[in-house]
Amino acid sequence: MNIRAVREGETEVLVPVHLEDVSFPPSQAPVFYNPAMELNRDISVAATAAFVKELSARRNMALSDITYVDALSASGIRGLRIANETGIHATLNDWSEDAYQLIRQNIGHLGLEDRVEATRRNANVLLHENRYNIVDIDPFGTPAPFLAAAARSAVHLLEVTATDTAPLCGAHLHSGIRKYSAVPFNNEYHSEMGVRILLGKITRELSVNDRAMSPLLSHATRHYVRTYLKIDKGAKRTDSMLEQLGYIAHCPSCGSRQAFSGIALFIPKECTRCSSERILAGPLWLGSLHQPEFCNMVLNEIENRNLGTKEQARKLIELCRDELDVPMFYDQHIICKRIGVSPSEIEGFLTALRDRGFAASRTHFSGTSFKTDADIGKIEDILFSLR
Ligand SMILES: C[S@@+](CC[C@H](N)C(=O)[O-])C[C@H]1O[C@@H](n2cnc3c(N)ncnc32)[C@H](O)[C@@H]1O
Repeated sequence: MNIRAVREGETEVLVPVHLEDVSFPPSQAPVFYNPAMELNRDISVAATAAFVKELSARRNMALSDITYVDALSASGIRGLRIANETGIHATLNDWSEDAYQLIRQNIGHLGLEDRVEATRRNANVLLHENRYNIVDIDPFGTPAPFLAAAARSAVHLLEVTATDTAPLCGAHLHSGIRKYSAVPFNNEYHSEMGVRILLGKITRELSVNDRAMSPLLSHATRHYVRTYLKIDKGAKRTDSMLEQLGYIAHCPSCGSRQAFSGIALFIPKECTRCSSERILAGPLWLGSLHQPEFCNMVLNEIENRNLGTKEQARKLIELCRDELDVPMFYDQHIICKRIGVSPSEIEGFLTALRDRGFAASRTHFSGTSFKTDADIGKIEDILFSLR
């Protein structure tokens, strides 16, 4: 395998040489490496650094005693960066012989032998046999086959990427149902649907082990979803986490939506606004997606680090921090098209919502989307009034 050195953040990593043919996908290389995921990795470094600083202070632990596993490492670039740029202990695992050899070479290249180890195991076996303070799952496509083992293994933090956005968002409905044991639907807020279907699945995997999660940060960016979940244990915490699972009833005719949380449910199919038949999605996560204090800690890390995607990362995390934390976002353009008015400039429109006493924010999901506690009827009234 031909290799070359690339630099991301503060870390130089050896990766396979990419063929000149740009149609050659990273997943077809002898060892996977995708330069387009630098933003994801930059945010991972900042989020993990923020988390471990707080964990080491709270538990009086040395950073090098905090254990992290990159269970699906490929070249190891993600775990190598986390070990090198945060100071924690890392296990880099991949079942491919080529990947394992490249990881070993990379550990030597960076001189990290004292606190980074390479393993060549089936990720599920490794996770079932070991506990780690932090578990990171960054697979090809769906993380679903690894979630049961990851939910047992992660003691304090679980980090998950999913790149199978079509099944998650309901564009490939049956695949989504098979992978996530839930029914997504593909509509104007499909990216948030994907985040919440993934979190719903993780919630159910954790609850089997009497473990609970609270999302610290979750984002849907381009073709993937990434989430950082604080893990706690105990039956009571798990029960209250499960109360945040539920369903969304969506009316395709008038655009109204209603969330139903809890386990015992009766969901009327008829839309309360226009009497059309509603579509149901779920079970999915209805709780918060971010903790603003954690987002501030991540922003602080981004500010103080040498990151290739600093500006993009800052903008994304600020939007997450400031996002009204309720399901689901609205898309102004889609509503305007349905009711036949021209869209307004987004900040002016948000001010109009706030002036009428509603909470409102932009979202990280798209430039035309917003979140509010106003219902669709009130939103339409405001859009008509701005004509
Ligand atoms: C998408 S790549 C990982 C990318 C990497 N985390 C990064 O940031 O560049 C997925 C890797 O998982 C490995 N893999 C897939 N299934 C596995 C399993 N069951 N156990 C261990 N490794 C596995 C593949 O060999 C591949 O290298």
